[in-house]
Amino acid sequence: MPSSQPQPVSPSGIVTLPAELKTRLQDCPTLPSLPNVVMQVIALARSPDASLHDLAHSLEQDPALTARLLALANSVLYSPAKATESCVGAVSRLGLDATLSVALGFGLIKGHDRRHAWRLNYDHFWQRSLVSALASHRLATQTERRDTGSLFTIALLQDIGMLALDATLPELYAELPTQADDHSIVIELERQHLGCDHACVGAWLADQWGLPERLVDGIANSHATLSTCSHQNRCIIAASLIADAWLSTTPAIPFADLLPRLLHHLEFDSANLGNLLTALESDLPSLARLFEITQPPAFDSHQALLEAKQLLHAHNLRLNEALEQQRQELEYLRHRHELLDHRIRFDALTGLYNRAYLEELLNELFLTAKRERSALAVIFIDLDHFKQLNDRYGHRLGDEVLENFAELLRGLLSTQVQGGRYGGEEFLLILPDAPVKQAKLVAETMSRRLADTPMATVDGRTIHVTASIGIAHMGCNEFENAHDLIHVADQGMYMAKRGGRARISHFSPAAGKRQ
Ligand SMILES: Nc1nc2c(ncn2[C@@H]2O[C@H](COP(=O)(O)OP(=O)(O)OP(=O)(O)O)[C@@H](O)[C@H]2O)c(=O)[nH]1
Repeated sequence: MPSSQPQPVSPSGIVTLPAELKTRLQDCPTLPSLPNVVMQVIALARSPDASLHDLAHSLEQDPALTARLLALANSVLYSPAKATESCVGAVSRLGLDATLSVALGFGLIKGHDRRHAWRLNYDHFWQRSLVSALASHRLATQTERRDTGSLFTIALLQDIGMLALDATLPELYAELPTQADDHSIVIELERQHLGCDHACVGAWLADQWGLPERLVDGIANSHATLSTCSHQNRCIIAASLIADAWLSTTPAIPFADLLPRLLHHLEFDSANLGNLLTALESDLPSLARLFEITQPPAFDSHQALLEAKQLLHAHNLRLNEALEQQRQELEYLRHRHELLDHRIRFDALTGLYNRAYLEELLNELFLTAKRERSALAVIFIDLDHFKQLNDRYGHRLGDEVLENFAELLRGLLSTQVQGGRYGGEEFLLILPDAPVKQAKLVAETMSRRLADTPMATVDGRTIHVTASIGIAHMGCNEFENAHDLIHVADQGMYMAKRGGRARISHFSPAAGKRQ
């Protein structure tokens, strides 16, 4: 039946166990059992007609149990103004839940025959249960919950499934490391071997005993995590983690892990935890005596919390350093991305849009013009005799001319006139939704400015450049694609070259001639 998944509990509270395991548990003659008095108390607790007197009367049959109830009722946990001396007084002070807890806890500890204990460390087992129960009670009180009694009981009984499993499957816990501080190791081992964990087995056992449904449910869900558990179970789960840290050989480490989680899930800060641990230190000895459990090893909560906070601080520092490093890496990548993005769109020499981006842009504008049946014009500009310029004055001067021409072109750009360097000494302007008259006007303005503006100076002499310009215009959907539009503008530019350069030509493919 191996599976690492926890076995589900049905919404009605009936625990479903893997069939094979259930049979073995039912056949086990040494399962943990409860004395008759306790079984009577459970039955009374379930009965709506039973009074506290009935409960007290039942309990009085067991003088040792009655003595423990009186001790608890008169202990600091209940801060009594006046000591009570009768069982009914103790029961009414403790309430039903706490009475049930003592009866169950004491009945189980006293009734369980340790000769049936195989691999479990019973001292550690009951110490964990007791610290969890006390911590759960304190957490509930500090967070102003009203169900402190039942939380105490659930926390105390949450691991009874381990007793049942240890009695039924003697080899199961043999694989555990001797000092298994971490309860999750136990849970993982059980899930691997049984397909469920001891929370399910414990809930099943509690159900067999006839314990109230809220206790069965609480035990069944005691292995949820702080982030996934119900509000109801949060105190129990947090209390179990506190107990694990308390009993750990290196408590500062689990407490450092626990501090931020308590703050996040229960708004419980380190001062609250300090108070809780101090209260635990003072409550634990009397309660351990009450339940006849070996006193847990001495624990310096102040020192453990101090070390936990130091660990947490060091951990946060490391985290901040790692975060800062990640932020810098991200910044570097963002910068590189921007740079690459710029390179993809822009020409390195002139800073204008490059050919690839101009084609992409024209494509988009072409599709829009087609869809909306609007106009679109392309102006193709080629600087004249540029080779001569390079040959005569050098490549660097050629570059300077290209940069200055780009500056001149930039002066014409707007949302209505977009453009860039198409390649070499060729430039392109794109005019969305513009009539041909508008395109001609822009081309003429550019030519005039070019004639008026020297593009370089050599030995005090200014150098002027001219350009041959071709215009293509789509007015009524007559082009197939954007490339055809560039091709026609290019043809117009060649006609201008053939016509003697330094001129503008509007080539109409429909007429097949210059206009
Ligand atoms: N300095 C410089 N020259 C370039 C650059 N890109 C292309 N050229 C040069 O531009 C020149 C273009 O020459 P051609 O295609 O013969 O054109 P042209 O000399 O302008 O002659 P026409 O177009 O017929 O007027 C070539 O010599 C290219 O090397 C550049 O980035 N910088």
